[in-house]
Amino acid sequence: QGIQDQLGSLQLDQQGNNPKKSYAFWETQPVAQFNEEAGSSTSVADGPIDATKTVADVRQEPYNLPDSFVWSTCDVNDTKTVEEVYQLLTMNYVEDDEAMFRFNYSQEFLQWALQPPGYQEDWVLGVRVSSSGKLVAFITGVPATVRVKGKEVSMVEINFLCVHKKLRSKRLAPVLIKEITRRVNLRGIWQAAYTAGVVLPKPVATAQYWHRSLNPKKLISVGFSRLAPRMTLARTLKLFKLPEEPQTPGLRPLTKQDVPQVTELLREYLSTYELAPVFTEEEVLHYLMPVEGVIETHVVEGKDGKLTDMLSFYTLPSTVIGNPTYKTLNAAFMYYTVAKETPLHQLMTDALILASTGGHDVFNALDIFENAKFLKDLKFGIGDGRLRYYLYNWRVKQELEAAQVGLVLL
Ligand SMILES: CCCCCCCCCCCCCC(=O)SCCNC(=O)CCNC(=O)[C@H](O)C(C)(C)COP(=O)(O)OP(=O)(O)OC[C@H]1O[C@@H](n2cnc3c(N)ncnc32)[C@H](O)[C@@H]1OP(=O)(O)O
Ligand SMILES: CNCCCN(C)c1ncc(F)c(N2CC(C(=O)NCc3cnc4ccccn34)C2)n1
Repeated sequence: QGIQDQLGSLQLDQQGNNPKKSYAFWETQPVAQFNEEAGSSTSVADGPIDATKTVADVRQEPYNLPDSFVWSTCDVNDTKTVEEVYQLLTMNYVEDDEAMFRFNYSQEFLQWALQPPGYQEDWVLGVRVSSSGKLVAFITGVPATVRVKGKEVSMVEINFLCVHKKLRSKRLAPVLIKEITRRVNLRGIWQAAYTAGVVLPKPVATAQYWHRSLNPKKLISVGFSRLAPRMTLARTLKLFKLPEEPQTPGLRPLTKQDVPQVTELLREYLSTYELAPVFTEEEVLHYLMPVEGVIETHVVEGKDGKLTDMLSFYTLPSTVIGNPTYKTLNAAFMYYTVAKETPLHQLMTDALILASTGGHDVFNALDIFENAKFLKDLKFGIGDGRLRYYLYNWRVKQELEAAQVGLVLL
């Protein structure tokens, strides 16, 4: 109860935001602030926050790092480099609040996520110790066209911000953020999209994680789930049991030849969301072609080779911190799904079956898209994590509902 009282006195708002907190760095950035008068933002139209700049206005030299550190762009195609990036993240990236789990993005996943069409190597940005060459911090940007409330904006998606645990709370993160902003600006891009579990100025949307047990025995053993009151393990296994095979006729893995039809299917569906990517065929090919242990995409082929639906999920395991029996939690994360002719519940049940037979222990989904329609029926449980969506240098008058979001960052 003590915690609740403290939180109560913290005056958190409905989305868990704390408008009273000061943000020494973020208050200097072109992002909407918590203390803005409601009036001012409602009158101002959606659009850039900063005055329009040109590449000529951008600082030419890199930002200064503390002594003994140097900038280092990372070529994730280089085996040694992607191994160094993997090691930094697997030991120092996002953990849950109780430090029971830490994301364990694989090297293949990183190579996939960081090399979409149009990627720039100098946006895969590391910080190394000058003497030893040890990689101790990281941040990445990849190009994307994002439509925000009807306006298509050329952006970067920022991700994998990480500072080694031994170098925390030294204000390194703001330097990483300013430097990648500078590098992106030098290429004439002035906006970014990013997500985080933490509250920053100022979410454009707040989504909630939901989890569907696939291997309840293991989830209970690693402390991810608890046996529900008055439930036995046998009853729990029965509750979450799934068929061995998907049920939708014509469901099959995506192939290269499907890309034109899938691009059309996705573009049409994503156009119904206020915040969503605008995918080219090359991007669909990159992001949705199956990669073993990374991304899985299936399509529903109807009559005359017509593709009517698609589903996809990515594999993001977590290290189980300090558990002698289980080292890894195998999680599948819902990616892009279009249920045009197949009922959504049926298509998502097939996604659960594919993830389960593919060795995943849990299937995670946010309450974005139309997901709220199936989460409870398909036995998802609400999670502890919220994911906040942010835009850099783009004001959105009215915070979006999760159901208006059609964008998934990795
Ligand atoms: C046009 C192009 C623009 C491109 C850029 C667009 C913006 C992109 C923004 C980045 C999108 C990233 C998307 C993802 O990858 S989200 C995943 C972030 N990574 C992790 O959570 C991994 C584990 N944690 C760490 O590695 C460190 O704690 C990090 C590196 C997160 C902070 O390091 P550290 O703990 O040593 O702190 P500090 O002393 O250096 O700095 C403290 C300042 O940093 C602000 N802070 C803390 N966490 C975050 C966060 N997740 N996004 C943005 N800002 C954050 C914090 O409010 C404070 O500022 P202020 O409160 O004083 O104002
Ligand atoms: C910028 N990229 C955003 C995506 C990074 N992603 C996947 C992420 N960002 C914040 C979260 F809150 C979160 N959650 C998934 C839910 C979950 O699975 N919670 C239990 C759990 C298992 N393993 C871990 C590892 C770290 C944190 C929680 N963990 C909560 N996911």
